[in-house]
Parts: sequence; C-alpha cells; structure tokens
Amino acid sequence: MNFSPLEVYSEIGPLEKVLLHRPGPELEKLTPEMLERLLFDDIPFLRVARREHDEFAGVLSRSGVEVCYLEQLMAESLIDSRVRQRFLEHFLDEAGIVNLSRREMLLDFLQDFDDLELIKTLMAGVRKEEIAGLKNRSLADMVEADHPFLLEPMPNLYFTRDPFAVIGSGISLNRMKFATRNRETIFAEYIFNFHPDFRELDIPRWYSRYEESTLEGGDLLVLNEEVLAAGISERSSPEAIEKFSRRVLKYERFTTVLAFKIPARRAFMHLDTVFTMVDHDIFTIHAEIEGPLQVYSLRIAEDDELRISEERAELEEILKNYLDLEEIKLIRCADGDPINGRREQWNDGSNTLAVAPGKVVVYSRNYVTNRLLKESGVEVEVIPSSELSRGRGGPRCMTMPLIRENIESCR
Ligand SMILES: NC(=[NH2+])NCCC[C@H](N)C(=O)O
Repeated sequence: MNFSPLEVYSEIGPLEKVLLHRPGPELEKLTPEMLERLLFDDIPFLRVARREHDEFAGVLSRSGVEVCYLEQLMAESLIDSRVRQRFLEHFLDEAGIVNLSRREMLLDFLQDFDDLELIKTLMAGVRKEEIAGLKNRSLADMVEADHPFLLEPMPNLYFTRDPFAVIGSGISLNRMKFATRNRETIFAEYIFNFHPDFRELDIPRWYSRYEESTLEGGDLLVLNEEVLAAGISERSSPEAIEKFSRRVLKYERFTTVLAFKIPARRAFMHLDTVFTMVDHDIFTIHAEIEGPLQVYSLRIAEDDELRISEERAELEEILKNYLDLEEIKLIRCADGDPINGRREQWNDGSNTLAVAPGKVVVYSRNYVTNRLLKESGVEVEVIPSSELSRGRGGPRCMTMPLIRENIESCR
C-alpha cells in the first residue's frame, strides 16, 4: 500500500508545500457584462496583479514553503496522448462545445500547443476570432453571435483554495456552486488521477465533483487533528457538509465537524471570508456574523452513526470546549467598527493565511485589522493588495496547502 503524500492536520502548522496559480491573461478577458457571472467585482490590472502575486509567492518561499503552480502540475498530468485527448474532450464537454464542426475546429487549433501552452490557453479562454474560418451556421451560433468567446476565461483560478481541498491525508474534490468555477475542478481530477506524484498512491476522496450538492474549499478549515470547521454558506450546502463529514470522520482521525451557518451573502461567500485561524488560540472573525451565528456539531457515535446537534453556547465557549483550550482570543475585523470592519472584511481583512503558528500573511490595505493582529503578538507578513483583492479573495483563498508540518506532536 502506498501512502498519501498529502498531510494537512491543522490551519497553522508550518506550511511546507502549497499550490498557487499566478494570475494570467484570463483576467484581461473580463468585460463589465461578464463580471457578475464570473464572480468578479472589478477588472484587475493584470501586470500589477502579477507583481503582487509574485511578492506573495516570494514571502511564502522565504518562509521556507515549497511553491508549486497549478498549470505546471496540470501539464505534467497529461502523461500521454490518450490522457491528453480524454482531458480535452472532457473539458470541451463541460465548456458546452457541442456543435461538432466548432468542436473539431477548436481541437484542431489546440492540437499544436505543447502541454503547458495548452493548459494556459484553456485557462485564458479562446476568442472566436482566434479560430480561422469560424462561421455562425447553427441557430445557436447565430443567437450567440455577439458573445466573443468560444471558451470563456477562468478568472477565479488564482483562488486555489476552492476547487479542491486537502483535509488530513485526503482531498475533497468539490462540486462548485456556480458553473464558471466547476470547470476548475476538472484540473484537480486529472492531477490526482494522473500526475506522476499522485497516480500510484492511495489518496482518499472525501467528496466528489459529481455530487449534486455543492461544497467549496473556502468553507473547510482544519482546526486541529481532531476538529474540522465547515461553513454552511452561499456556496456550501448542509447536505454536502453532512456527506463530507460522514466520510472524513469515518476514515480519518478527525472526530468532529463544527458546521457554522453564516448568512448567504456575496460579502461572506465562504466561511474563510469571516473566520480564520491565526494561532492555537487566536482567530480572526468578522463581527457581523457573530450575532446570527448558529453552530452544529457532527460526530460519529459509538454505533457508527452520525450524530448532529445544535450547539447552544457562544462561539468562544464552543471553540474552547472542542479545542480543549482554557482561553481563546477572537480578533474582530477592524475591531468590529461598522465602517472600517465592513470595508476591511470586503477586502478580506479576516482572510489570513498562517505559514506557522502565530505568523500570518495579510493584505496591506487592511491596516486596521493588521494593527490589531500585531498588537496581539501575531507576526504579520504584509503583501500588496490593490489588484488581487478585486477578485474578492485574500491570502488564504489564494493558497491550497498540500503539506503542513504536524504541530500537535511538537506542542
Ligand atoms: N476561499 C475564498 N474565500 N475564495 C474566494 C473566491 C472568490 C471568487 N471570486 C469567487 O467568488 O468564487
């Protein structure tokens, strides 16, 4: 039996290996009409977004983290022409390219690219005018004539946190809420099925992209070796969280999933936009969700059945109880101020990425919250944030940890 090379048993253990995506031309293909559907609020300036992202990757490398890139892993997963063809057909199916002659023209156009160029092209999207001789013959083509893309761009790829999530030694390969992000999960499917680093290994799957109910990585947190947190949110449904919990609790050493019901609003799309872990006993939180917060615990009982109960205590008490801590500290986004707090939460002020216990990466623009973190003794690595933040995601959203050092053992 070959063991899984993945290992994430906390949110804060020293980060060893992480998956990123450097923003690419997909961002420059956004137009105002497409923003809402493609889940953006503005069009980032690509050159600056890349510079900011490179600084982010630099901070991670200097902290001793091995950084790998999605397009690279995906290209390395196209191990032979059969896999490449199968992947392409799959991708075009899900992109809705059903018209046979268009499909052939597109396949023809893509065939000359090497594997890495192919992946980058699919990520960036393909405009109709790139395909020589493309004509609008069918009724559908004519009706869609004004739409410039044959393949739409995938601007959310730099939020590697969401399409799949490493939990323990396995992955949750997610079913996304919105169509534009579901194509992102095809990459994860091929990486874990075919990449030479993974294909021979037994990597457990806690969820599948073919499920009906939706679950996204921003809603999954590993609080410690025993306790997970899940957000019941705009993106992740209670049905999905229950299914996920049944699997992960049976086959991993985790004993409990704490499900947090947060308001289904764009600003709070995932749990990690309002709640992240900074140290063993320090968390960020956005004050607006504290009042309405309902928390449920899911555990496997002795009869092997899942037991679900509503927790009645305040969040602090629940966390102290389940994490076995005497005290915990909640750092409110901009101290709960009704203006600063909302502005900084909107720009991911409570979306911190821990690279080690008590050491987090944050966006420069959230200076009120960042000051509070420092005042609590947290080490803060500040990265520039003018453009990256326009996609509505922060340092945690932009990373998928593959390996974190285990901290429970060295505590
Ligand atoms: N883990 C996160 N909070 N991810 C943020 C993703 C933002 C992205 N534009 C979306 O709406 O899907």
